[in-house]
Amino acid sequence: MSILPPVRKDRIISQLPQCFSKGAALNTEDEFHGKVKTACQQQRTGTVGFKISKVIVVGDLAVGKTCLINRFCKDVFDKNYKATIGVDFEMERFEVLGVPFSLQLWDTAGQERFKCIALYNISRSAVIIVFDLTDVASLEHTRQWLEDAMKENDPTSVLLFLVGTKKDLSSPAQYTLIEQDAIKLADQMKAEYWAVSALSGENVREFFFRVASLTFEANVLAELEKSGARRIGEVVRKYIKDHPKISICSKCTHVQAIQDVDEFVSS
Ligand SMILES: Nc1nc2c(ncn2[C@@H]2O[C@H](COP(=O)(O)OP(=O)(O)OP(=O)(O)O)[C@@H](O)[C@H]2O)c(=O)[nH]1
Ligand SMILES: [Mg+2]
Repeated sequence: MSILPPVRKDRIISQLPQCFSKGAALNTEDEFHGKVKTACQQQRTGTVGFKISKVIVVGDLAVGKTCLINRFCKDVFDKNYKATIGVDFEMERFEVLGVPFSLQLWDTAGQERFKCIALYNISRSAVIIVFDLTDVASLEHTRQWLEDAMKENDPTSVLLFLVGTKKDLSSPAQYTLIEQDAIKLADQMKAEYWAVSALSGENVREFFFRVASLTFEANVLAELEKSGARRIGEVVRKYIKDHPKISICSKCTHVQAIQDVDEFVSS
């Protein structure tokens, strides 16, 4: 018996949400990867449906990290600033292509003294680096956030997003100016760029749907690769077991003798 309530109707994803700007996108495909769609149809997504993927939200003090998460998870906005101490967590459950998928959102503190908590063990997660669209310095500081985040983590295992907040506060002219720099920077970082407003809610849902979808896709592809490697392992083991010139130690199952290596390699 499942103890979890069903996934909310407004957390069901059946199409790949599109990127915000083609100038800085993690992918510009119209649809989910074919292999991912097939795996979901055939219910071959392994452990993905039981996993909780981590999403770490970092960035300077008061850029709007907590408000962004609260707008999406609770559909509220608080204009009073209360600094986050350490780290807070929110869970969001989705259903992507019919498969349950959970994100754990880490709302970290922008204060320098909490930086080590924010960036602890983030490999294999999505990282959202937030800046304030009305504060150029906060955009510049995102380079440092990235550098610190990648010091102890493998950059190839991390999906990166660069998000400008408080879009409602910037004039169109001011926005255009900062957007050019943000897209350039996101492209250099290999991050996907988004601009949002927690106050009005503009792009907030679209953004988190995109994060959930790309994280899901990466997880399914990793799972398929793992099961592919397992299958190759099985074929090799069977080949060795059946080969007349190779004997296997009965105790430890290691190959004991290959009588003709050249033939083994070429056959
Ligand atoms: N107008 C406007 N104000 C915002 C928006 N997002 C956040 N704010 C305001 O900015 C201030 C800081 O927001 P927080 O979300 O608490 O910032 P934070 O990044 O979590 O800050 P730390 O927890 O200290 O790192 C608050 O007063 C919010 O009301 C937005 O989209 N529009
Ligand atoms: Mg906060």
